[in-house]
Amino acid sequence: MTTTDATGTTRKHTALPKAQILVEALPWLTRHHGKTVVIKFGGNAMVDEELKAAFAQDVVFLRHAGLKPVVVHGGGPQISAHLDRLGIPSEFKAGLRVTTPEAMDAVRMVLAGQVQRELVGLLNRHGPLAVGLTGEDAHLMTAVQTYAHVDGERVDIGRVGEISAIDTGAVTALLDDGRIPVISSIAGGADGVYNVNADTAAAALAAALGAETLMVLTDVEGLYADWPHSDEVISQLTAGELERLLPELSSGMVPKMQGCLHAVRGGVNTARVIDGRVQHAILLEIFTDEGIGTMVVPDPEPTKQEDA
Ligand SMILES: Nc1ncnc2c1ncn2[C@@H]1O[C@H](COP(=O)(O)OP(=O)(O)O)[C@@H](O)[C@H]1O
Ligand SMILES: CC(=O)N[C@@H](CCC(=O)OP(=O)(O)O)C(=O)O
Repeated sequence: MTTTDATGTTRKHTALPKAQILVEALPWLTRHHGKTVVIKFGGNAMVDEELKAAFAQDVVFLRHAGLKPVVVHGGGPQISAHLDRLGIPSEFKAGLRVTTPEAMDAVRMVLAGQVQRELVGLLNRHGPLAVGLTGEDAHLMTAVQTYAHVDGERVDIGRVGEISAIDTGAVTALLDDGRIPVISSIAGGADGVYNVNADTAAAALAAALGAETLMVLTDVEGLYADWPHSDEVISQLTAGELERLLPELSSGMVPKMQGCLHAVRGGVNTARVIDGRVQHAILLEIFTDEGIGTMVVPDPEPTKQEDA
């Protein structure tokens, strides 16, 4: 098509790049409309002010595009920095913090009183949307003590919990009201509060909510095939393939990938680990044809022949 303006200049119109981006998003908007997306924001992806602001924009964008985003946040580096100021050393076993009762107080204070407040504030710059909760609120997450498994041995790591029950009532009420729940990864237990790894909490919540997607933002491009020797990212793997890989994984990737497996086996369509250092990583992942990072998908249905 051509147009001629008042000066007699004729211009030929081609599809504008900006319009193309919007058009590319259309099938994804249709596919994800009304679906719940649980987004885990890791403490390592939270270090840069611009990134945090872009994260908030993305989450609010999802909400206005008709999705139901739920944020579960970590804050490992922020907890470690606070413990350091108190003169308490940080120690991890199999990716989990050794949590003394004294450290537990600090975990609760930093996650619920500092990190969560900051995220809620960033989201609410865009409107009255975000409401902060911890797993202790309205029995959202209940935990029992868990242990680390190091070289086949069970190690006591203090007040670290694994989730034993989830009551999604408070979260679904907020979602139905158009709000964005922002959840700190601590849980109530029969004998007090527990420190729950944020990846574990996000995955359990995604499964309990029947979410379509679990999206884990971190500080690497995705799951590296042969870390730390290579930076080749595994772009997609099935739950079964991940299960076979799990014993080889180390440090923070252990709870992250265990969580992805738990979510997909629990009915979540896809669990993705993406690079939170990339601005607008969430929008790129949800609304463009080129996914980034690592995607875990359910095992393929067995064929009739395999059934027999
Ligand atoms: N196979 C792997 N692929 C990618 N990262 C790995 C792998 N194994 C261990 N890691 C480590 O896991 C870290 C991510 O976990 P973690 O530090 O707990 O992040 P977050 O704060 O986002 O939860 C990476 O920065 C990397 O050092
Ligand atoms: C048991 C356990 O390890 N809990 C974590 C909770 C925070 C978290 O998971 O933060 P990231 O997502 O930033 O790693 C911790 O104390 O560091």
